[in-house]
Amino acid sequence: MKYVIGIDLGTSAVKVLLVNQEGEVCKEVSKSYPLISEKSGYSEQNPEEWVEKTTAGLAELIEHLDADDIEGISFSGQMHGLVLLDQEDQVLRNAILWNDTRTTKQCQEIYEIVGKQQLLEITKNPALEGFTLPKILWVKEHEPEIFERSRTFMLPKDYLRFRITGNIHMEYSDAAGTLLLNVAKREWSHELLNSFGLSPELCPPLVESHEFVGTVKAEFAEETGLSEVTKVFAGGADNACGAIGSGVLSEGKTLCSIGTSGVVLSYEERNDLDFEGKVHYFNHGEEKAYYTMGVTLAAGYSLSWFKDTFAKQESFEPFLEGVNEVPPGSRGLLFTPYIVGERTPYADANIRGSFIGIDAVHERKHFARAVLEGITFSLNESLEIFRRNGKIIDSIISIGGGAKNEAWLQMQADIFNAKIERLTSEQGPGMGAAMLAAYGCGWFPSLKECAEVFIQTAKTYDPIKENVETYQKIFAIYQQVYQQTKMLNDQLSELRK
Ligand SMILES: Nc1ncnc2c1ncn2[C@@H]1O[C@H](COP(=O)(O)OP(=O)(O)O)[C@@H](O)[C@H]1O
Ligand SMILES: O=C(CO)[C@@H](O)[C@H](O)COP(=O)(O)O
Repeated sequence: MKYVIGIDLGTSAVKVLLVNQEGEVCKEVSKSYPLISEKSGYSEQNPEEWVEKTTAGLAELIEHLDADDIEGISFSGQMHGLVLLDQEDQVLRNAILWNDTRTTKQCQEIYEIVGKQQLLEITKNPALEGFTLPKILWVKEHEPEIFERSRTFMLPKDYLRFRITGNIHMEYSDAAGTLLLNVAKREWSHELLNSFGLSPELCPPLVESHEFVGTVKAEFAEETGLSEVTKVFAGGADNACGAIGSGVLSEGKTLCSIGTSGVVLSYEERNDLDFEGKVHYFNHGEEKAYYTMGVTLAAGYSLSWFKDTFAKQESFEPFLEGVNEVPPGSRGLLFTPYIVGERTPYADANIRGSFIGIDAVHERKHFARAVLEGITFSLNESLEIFRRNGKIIDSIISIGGGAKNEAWLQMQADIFNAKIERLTSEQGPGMGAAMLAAYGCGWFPSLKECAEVFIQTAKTYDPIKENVETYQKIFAIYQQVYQQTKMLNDQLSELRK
């Protein structure tokens, strides 16, 4: 039997999947690593941790296999994180991650220098704290000696791939989240690079997600047990790979992914639609395709924060056991998941979360249900934007850690008022990476044909009319919380420092 490996370099862990030619996940290994947060709003990781944990994960994954049976490897990666390399390709500082919000000032500067309209025309996206360009500008301003020594910037999974192959590349789906790519023309924007005094040499050569970019270096092969002839393919941004791994490869398909962040994503054939920057508009991992997406910054993270703060020793299953006993609406308790700020629809790094309506009757299970509902309401705001723009969304594929819980899947059906599909593997991004390797190896003539073999629906959840009606009323209240708590949070922000 021949295999491919999908490496999903996530925010909380790297997950490596061994997939056979029928698309079955034969083995998976996960290795976690910490976030480094020196101050409120800061979020960094040491790139060496990614390399070490991936090395250990791969060694464990293939320990009883013949390495020659592994034909290809590809990647899915947390987006936007800035890795800076010097002239000798050494990492200059910790990576600044997608959920780091220190760059509000740099985002304002981007608008002052190029204007919002021009930025949208070139990159199709607004200036958001999480994107890579503001992080480069932050380093330029606050760490000029590091900026001066920077010769190349990379994104997390591109750096990991560089350590495996020795070759430097970036692919379109991740480059789209840097705010330096002309998304429709699929080239680095020299106009933007010039405007910010950045050398074009900082930007790696661009490749397609399924493109062959090298083989495994001798040193890495020795450490992991991989073969030096195994082919390596570029890979994609985690959300592009999540879409591939869920079969979101044609117009009309919609995905909800609840990982650390949460996204609602829709396939786009065209690159000339105008969402006025209200949702992200990126290159897909499939050639010449695109997707639009709304992002909840702390989706799964809100739940893991809540669990770790109040019941660290419990795992998710027992922790969430009581939520089904609580009626929709959590008996008047409402949560907003803005615990690290928000992106869609409120691009606001300063807003923070709230529990509204705490009553003496509420027990822990009410709080747990309210957290799940609040995360899902936030994702529903992105769906509303799509629906207001004329998209018909009556069926959604749900993946990520959030698709592991039955009660949450039913809640998604009721709040989104759409049929929810759970797949046999909820590992969308890792599966998408494996599919890019399978397609790159020539196992299938297209990603769509690969999806027909690799992806199966395990269960569907239909909206329950009564719950839909209840949630519509509560959602209208939820939508008022942002405006009504914005000023309070601005006043409290000083105390967070
Ligand atoms: N059994 C579970 N039930 C509900 N939610 C879960 C469960 N396990 C994990 N999660 C949620 O999924 C999130 C992690 O999802 P994952 O897709 O693994 O994240 P990432 O790729 O960002 O590292 C956690 O933060 C948690 O909120
Ligand atoms: O910033 C974004 C997308 O714009 C995030 O989706 C990151 O790509 C990280 O995702 P997860 O670790 O939550 O999967």
